[in-house]
Amino acid sequence: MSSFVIEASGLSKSFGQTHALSGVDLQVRTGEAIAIMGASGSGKTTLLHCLAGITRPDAGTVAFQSGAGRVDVTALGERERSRLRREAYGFVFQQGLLIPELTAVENVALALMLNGMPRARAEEYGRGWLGALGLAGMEDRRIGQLSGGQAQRVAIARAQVTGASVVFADEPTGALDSATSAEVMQALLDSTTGQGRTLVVVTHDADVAGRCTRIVDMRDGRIVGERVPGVAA
Ligand SMILES: Nc1ncnc2c1ncn2[C@@H]1O[C@H](COP(=O)(O)OP(=O)(O)OP(=O)(O)O)[C@@H](O)[C@H]1O
Repeated sequence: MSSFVIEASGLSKSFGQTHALSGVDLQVRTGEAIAIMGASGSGKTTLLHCLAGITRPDAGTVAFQSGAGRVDVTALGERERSRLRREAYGFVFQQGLLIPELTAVENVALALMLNGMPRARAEEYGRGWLGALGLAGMEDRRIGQLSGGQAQRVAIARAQVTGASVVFADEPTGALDSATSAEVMQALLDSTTGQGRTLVVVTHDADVAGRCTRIVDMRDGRIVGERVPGVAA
């Protein structure tokens, strides 16, 4: 069996005249934390969205490998991709995508309820995850009553409570100061690669990337290099 959880080959994507991705190949290994870096506009978010089945590439394929077999994500319809994202993937974005009117635990439980779990059980699970991420005692606060770092931990809990095998994060620490950013990144790593799961993170932050197991560098829609943090190129 392949040790890759996601295999992308020949990905291209254009928006009008802009070639956001031009022939990208990337294999994401099970259990690794991979950072995607590059200048603004180099195609990082487009690549993340193609890998995660949010955006369909114009050319190329993305395959997802799990215990249930290999799925060609690019061949799936919108409905099936949406189901795959809900059941197998978790997402952490800069703005957290949290619902401000709901409490921390309600935000986390919602991800489970969307997959059919009854509310009481979903909230019990949610409380467990929030506790594990250092938010015990804050479960019943609304998102607006939390600091930026605390809210991002709620987003991390929400991304993972469903047992996602891959978590995709786009600038997850972009709005945080450097100390909080380091803490949030550590929480993200502990709860993903620390448990044998996989993390794909887009970041401008060298400290965030430096905590990953591998960094890929993008320029003009292509992968132009690959590094292991701490090892000179
Ligand atoms: N929905 C869209 N419509 C039109 N152009 C887009 C769209 N999404 C991305 N682009 C363009 O594609 C290119 C790559 O964008 P992308 O967001 O992937 O880059 P990025 O490396 O993530 O940038 P940043 O670091 O600024 O977020 C850019 O030129 C961008 O303007």
